[in-house]
Amino acid sequence: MASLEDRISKPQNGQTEGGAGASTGTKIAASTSVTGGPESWADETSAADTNSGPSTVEAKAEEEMSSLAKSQTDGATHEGGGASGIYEPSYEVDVQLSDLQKDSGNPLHSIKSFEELGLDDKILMGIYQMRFTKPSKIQEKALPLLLINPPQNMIGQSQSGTGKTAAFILNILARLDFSDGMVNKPQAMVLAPSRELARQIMGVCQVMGQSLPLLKVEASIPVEKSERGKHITGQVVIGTPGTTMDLIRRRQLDATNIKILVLDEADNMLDQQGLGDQCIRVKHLLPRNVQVVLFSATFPDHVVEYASKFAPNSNTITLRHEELTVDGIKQLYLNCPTETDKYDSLIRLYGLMTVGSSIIFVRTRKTALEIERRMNEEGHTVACLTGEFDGTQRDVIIDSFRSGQSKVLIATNVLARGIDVQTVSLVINYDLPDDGRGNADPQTYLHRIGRTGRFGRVGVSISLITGPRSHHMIKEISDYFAIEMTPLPHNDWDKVETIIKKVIKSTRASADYNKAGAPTDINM
Ligand SMILES: Nc1ncnc2c1ncn2[C@@H]1O[C@H](COP(=O)(O)OP(=O)(O)OP(=O)(O)O)[C@@H](O)[C@H]1O
Repeated sequence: MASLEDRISKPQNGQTEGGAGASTGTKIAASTSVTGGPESWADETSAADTNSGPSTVEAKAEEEMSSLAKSQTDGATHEGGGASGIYEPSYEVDVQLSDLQKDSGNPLHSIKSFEELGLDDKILMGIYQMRFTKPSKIQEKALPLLLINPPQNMIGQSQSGTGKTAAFILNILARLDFSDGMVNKPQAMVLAPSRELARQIMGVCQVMGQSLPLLKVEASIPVEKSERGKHITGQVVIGTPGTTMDLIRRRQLDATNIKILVLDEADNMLDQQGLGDQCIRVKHLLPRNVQVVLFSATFPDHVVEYASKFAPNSNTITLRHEELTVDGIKQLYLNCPTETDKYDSLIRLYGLMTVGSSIIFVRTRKTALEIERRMNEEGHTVACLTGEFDGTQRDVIIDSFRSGQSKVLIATNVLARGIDVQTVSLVINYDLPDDGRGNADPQTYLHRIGRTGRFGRVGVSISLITGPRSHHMIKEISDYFAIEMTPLPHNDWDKVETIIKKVIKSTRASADYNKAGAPTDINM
């Protein structure tokens, strides 16, 4: 295989070549389990489980489950088997430098330990307090490039749950100036698409920076009336773009010393009509030489060009479509002939949902509330989080889910991205994500299922399929990522239970291991 250096191509005219869609990196080992065949999709009435015959499907699914479970258990107990001793996600990234000439110190070494980065001891302490012992692949590649001086822009892509947050937070912590004149000045800004994600990133920053006595991290998310009008004096500001823009305009946030702008879930931030607009406006309110850092698991082709305009001359780290799915997430689907069957199947799955924690994704707020009402009425404890609730309610709901007090959460796409709750072992797509024009939305699918299988853990996603449209959509998704999903037998619930439990149990085994050495959730 070509060495990383061999695969670097020098961009022309100071611009980076390609982007997510043009990546040429070589995949080392990405294996997504395959069952069924293209004929499974031939028509809606010949559902895959009927085609293959339940016994074959079950046997294959079971076989895959045990090998998946085994790989996780092995990985989790393997000394030095991966980052921080956890199963190392197997994927390779493609790195392209913005300008090799500038690169006299050859920054393209890939660090193998956090100690090599030359970080302040207090920051290293934070890493140890997070119980990170070894950088993940994206951290290995991105950190040396992020930390180079003078600072350079970055567009970084890696699979869900692989540690992008720590990469951009470490860069921020390393660049803060705590001298007398600067200590109360905002210097770094992180924008995220939801308040839940912004609060989560704040938590990571606070934990990683806990040994920096003067560090102050502040939120720029909608607050209660009584709190409005406050001035931001934290060196790090983390929030949603609309509120951040308002704070700058109202002069409650002095942006003149901001030297780093991070967009987490950058494709979503730049793509969406509202957010994209707001992010551009925020950027215009910042100094011109700000270091722009864009991170996401997905950069669909239509935002790649725009992303490189937003972060010109970036070093880029990219993955190909086929490398985006996380090996540890077992992707299943269940054929439900009617809408009634779909709801009934959800109820049947409830017992499995509470083995760990679960998220049920639906398309609309109305469906979320309706399912919550019905399930609660039938004696199943579920919570619901949508953009309809006010900030305080949302905080209570997500905090209760994080702490394990509530174990099943029904959500719209507001929670599809970034949320890191390691106990989530099951994600259910009650409705498949669509693009509003009747087509599947593979990026949102990937982010949704990425709420499980965090950092080498295993998890299960189940998509409930009803009717030709959703059959077509799941095919679009599996084609996009070049995977085939495993059908569950819809007529044998004992089997379904056995299949899913096998994976979920192995997740719990790794969670037990975590108590001894791997990181735990950040609770805020
Ligand atoms: N080097 C490391 N060693 C051990 N655990 C790590 C390391 N880096 C990150 N983690 C843990 O991995 C989990 C996932 O990290 P993070 O939320 O940053 O993923 P992400 O790549 O941003 O995912 P997403 O694309 O879904 O937003 C977190 O719980 C984090 O604490």
